[in-house]
Amino acid sequence: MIGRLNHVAIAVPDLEAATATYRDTLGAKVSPPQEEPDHGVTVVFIELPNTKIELLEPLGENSPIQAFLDRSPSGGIHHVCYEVDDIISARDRLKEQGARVLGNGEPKVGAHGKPVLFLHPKDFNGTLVELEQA
Ligand SMILES: CC[C@H](C(=O)O)C(=O)SCCNC(=O)CCNC(=O)[C@H](O)C(C)(C)COP(=O)(O)OP(=O)(O)OC[C@H]1O[C@@H](n2cnc3c(N)ncnc32)[C@H](O)[C@@H]1OP(=O)(O)O
Ligand SMILES: [Co+2]
Repeated sequence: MIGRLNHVAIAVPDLEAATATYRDTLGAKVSPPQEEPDHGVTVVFIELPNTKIELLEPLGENSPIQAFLDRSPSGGIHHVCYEVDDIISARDRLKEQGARVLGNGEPKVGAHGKPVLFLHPKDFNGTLVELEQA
């Protein structure tokens, strides 16, 4: 079912500062910030030869990553995103197997304009998993 690793996401308290670290200290090319109000985050992407790094900071009052940052104020690895060929059949299969699909179970459009879903970290070895339609 899962295919390519689309990105590894790092939640940060200050997106501008984290962008400067990746750009100036690690010499990375960082995309301009993208506000995603439907997801409660602002994101940037760092294109690597073999995958992407997503840096994300809370946007608005009810960001789903605020509690994570309250627990880890300097930030940390937040989720991994795998690509799937068919996100609906992947979702249905996962639900049949008892995995918890977060939200209302319907995909939302993610930062790449593709449908995405999230799976509860407790069902996947303490790791929040995002699925993105390839
Ligand atoms: C623009 C879209 C973009 C893209 O790539 O396209 C994105 O990636 S958007 C990313 C932001 N959106 C989301 O993360 C949506 C899914 N996440 C959620 O719904 C919540 O973050 C949730 C439910 C996973 C956790 O929320 P919260 O921390 O408020 O819940 P709890 O305090 O009840 O935590 C439950 C339990 O899980 C542990 N936890 C929480 N977050 C993570 C995490 N990122 N990785 C691993 N574990 C996590 C938390 O510590 C609790 O564990 P416990 O042992 O019970 O204390
Ligand atoms: Co993501």
